[in-house]
Amino acid sequence: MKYEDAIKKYDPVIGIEVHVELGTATKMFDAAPNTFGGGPNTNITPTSLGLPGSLPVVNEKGVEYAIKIGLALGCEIAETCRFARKNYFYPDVPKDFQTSQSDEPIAAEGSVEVELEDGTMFTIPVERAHMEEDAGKNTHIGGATGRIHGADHSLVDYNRAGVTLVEIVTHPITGTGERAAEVASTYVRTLRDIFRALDVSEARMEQGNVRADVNVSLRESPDAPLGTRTETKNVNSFRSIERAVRYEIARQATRLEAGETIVQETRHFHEGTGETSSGRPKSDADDYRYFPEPDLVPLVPSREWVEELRATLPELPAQKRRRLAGVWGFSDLEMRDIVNAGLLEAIEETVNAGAKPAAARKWWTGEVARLANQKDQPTAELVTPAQVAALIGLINDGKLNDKLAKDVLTAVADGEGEPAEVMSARNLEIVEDTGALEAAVDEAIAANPDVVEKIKGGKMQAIGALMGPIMKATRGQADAGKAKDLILAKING
Ligand SMILES: Nc1ncnc2c1ncn2[C@@H]1O[C@H](COP(=O)(O)OP(=O)(O)OP(=O)(O)O)[C@@H](O)[C@H]1O
Ligand SMILES: [Mg+2]
Ligand SMILES: [Mg+2]
Repeated sequence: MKYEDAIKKYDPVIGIEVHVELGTATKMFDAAPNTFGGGPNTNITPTSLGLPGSLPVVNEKGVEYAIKIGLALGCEIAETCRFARKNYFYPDVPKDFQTSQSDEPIAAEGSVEVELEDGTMFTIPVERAHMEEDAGKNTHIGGATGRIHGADHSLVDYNRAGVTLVEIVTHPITGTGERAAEVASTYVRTLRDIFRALDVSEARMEQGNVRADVNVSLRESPDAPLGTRTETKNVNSFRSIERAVRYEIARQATRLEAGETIVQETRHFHEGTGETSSGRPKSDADDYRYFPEPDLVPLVPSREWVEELRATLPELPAQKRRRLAGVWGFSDLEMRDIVNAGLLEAIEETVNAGAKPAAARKWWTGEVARLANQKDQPTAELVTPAQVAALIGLINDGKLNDKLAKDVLTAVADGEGEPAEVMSARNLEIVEDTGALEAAVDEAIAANPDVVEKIKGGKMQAIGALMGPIMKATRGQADAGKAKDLILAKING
């Protein structure tokens, strides 16, 4: 069944689990450095490997970051919580269990407001945010790719084992209808922005700092009980999240139409084809034999600490957007365009550097965005907010008009220097020198007697015919208003 038909016939329900790697200096339960990359099995200690005699110690920064995330999502922070062993046998966990939290997470029951590109809002109910450690990385060589069975041999890198993670789990998200895929990706994007605002993670999707497990089920109607879900694991780009949801909706609908049932299982998403494929069956009763981690004492975050952290929470992206819209006087639509283009921070910094909001918006969403598109480079790599503010300053001082400013901007983006330097070096400044302007006007008048006659006869539009040669002679640097005044003064004596 095609996606378009599936989404008309069935009501999709989604559930998202987001794993975020925290930017702590060391791992969650040991002193190994928490850094990306490095040679295989170099960022490890006996505790990362769970060697006999090693003991875990909770990373205080990790707890602080988890509390901040919980608070930012409007969760209750537990008065007391515990770590648990999630037991499973796979070579990515050297201890045969992952230290996680089960029925006593540090944060529970919050929500996240998500705004789609067209302004439609959804409230995503958050069930929990809990602390855990990441697993290591397996690479299966030879045989069927991605399968441990059939591979000739497997390699394991424990650098990531023990890395500080927080997992945020939503309740089943209903009522999204045909917007399900967009809601899923926008929710993860919103979380990414929150992590960055909180400064708890670099939150780089492409480095796997943020990964989403995407659960999808279908039901006949919004009143029907929830259908059986599949869980597509470790999807790590916004676009892939959308594609995975759409694919699953179409795939599940096809099965249901054929009278088949949905198997509750994990699935893998394939970038190349946009398809998901079956992983392993996984029932809700899957027995991880959770039990309290005996090597760690219960964690009791003091209320003073929690309130201290609450008081230092930065302004979150959604609040900031609302506040700036008010201060700048932009419409909802203008604000959304700015946010969707990822230009909010740049414009804010440009305004902080002295530019008027309207001018900052005009240059970033206009010429800078055009150049970025042309060069296929992010706007942030082309010019800095300070440079755009300087450019706007030169326009306000009457040294540049818009056309000249565009030339200056292009040169700045090409790395030729700061706006004022480029303007002087390329001699782009508006001709202030009335002598040069006058000479150009005289020349144009002398060369076009017929036009002059028309102007004398009252045909003011004819002035335009003189502006071309004047602009040419001054290389576009003439102030058009001044040139016109001069022409009239000379002709009418
Ligand atoms: N019928 C359903 N349709 C869609 N989503 C569902 C459905 N039932 C549960 N979910 C969602 O699936 C997710 C389950 O995540 P959770 O972490 O609780 O369990 P899990 O996936 O079994 O465990 P693990 O952390 O080991 O992957 C939640 O976001 C939940 O809201
Ligand atoms: Mg989970
Ligand atoms: Mg899961």
